[in-house]
Amino acid sequence: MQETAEWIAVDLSNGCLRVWIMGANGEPIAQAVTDKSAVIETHSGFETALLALVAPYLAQDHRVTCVICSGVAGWNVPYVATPCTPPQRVIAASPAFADPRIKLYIPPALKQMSPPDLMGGEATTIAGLLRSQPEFDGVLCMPGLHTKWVHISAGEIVSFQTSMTGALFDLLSQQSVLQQSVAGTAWDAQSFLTGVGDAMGRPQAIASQLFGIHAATSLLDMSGGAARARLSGLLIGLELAGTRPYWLGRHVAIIGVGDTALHYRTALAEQGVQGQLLEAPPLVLAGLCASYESTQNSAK
Ligand SMILES: O=C(O)C(=O)C[C@@H](O)[C@H](O)CO
Repeated sequence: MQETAEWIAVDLSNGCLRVWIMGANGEPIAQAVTDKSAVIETHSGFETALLALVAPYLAQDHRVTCVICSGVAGWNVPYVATPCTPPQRVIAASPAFADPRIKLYIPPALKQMSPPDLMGGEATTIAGLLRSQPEFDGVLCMPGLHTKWVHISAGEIVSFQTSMTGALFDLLSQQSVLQQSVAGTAWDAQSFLTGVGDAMGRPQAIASQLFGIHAATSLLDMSGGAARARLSGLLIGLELAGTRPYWLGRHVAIIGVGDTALHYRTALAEQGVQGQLLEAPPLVLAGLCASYESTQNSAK
């Protein structure tokens, strides 16, 4: 017989919905990820996608607690100001989940007033990191649609800076003249490094360097792999040019998944910074567990 969830951990980051079905012993009994076609950016789309993943594990006679690390557009999530420890105390998500079998909780988001910046679910990942490494002192690079650079000291998020690098890559590769140039999944490592160096050397020329990819594809037979890698390299190089105070001479941990995290490590290594790679999902789960414990403690 299918086991019922004790509670459900929900990660909604970078356009992807991942759930861990947690058993009574505090360990996951199952996990699942939505496929890319699911619409999760709206409240109703998110509800449909979440139910599709968790429905078999819901109880019929009581509400199952779901703890989610970041919200959907239109949710009413309060902000906590930095510097602060990553918030673990969660609140009931608003608007509430329509299905009566689920009670959804979310931690507050973070705000930095000067310069103005916002952080959502990454704070839960940071809580997870500090659970296993409470002494961590340094900088986190968290690649994504909105890459975060976060200064951590004495268990606190001291300051952070967001760069829309992943979002720019998606927009340019899907909705610009570069779409044809970068099609496919091939990758040319040298073109990536050259792109990083060109953007860092002349960040003011980025708009021209980007069009140059289209021109080189048309005139010089630049391959799709070289074009794709150069686009990524230019954008990551531009980001590194703008975040120098965060990484120069610092202990940097890169928290991410897959190739993107590796590309950041490669780009940083070229600048003489050996970034430590950490897998994001276990840290997100650890942070969600800390949030769930806070719901249990406040219920006592
Ligand atoms: O709270 C908001 O409004 C954000 O935009 C936060 C966002 O940057 C996430 O931290 C990562 O996508």
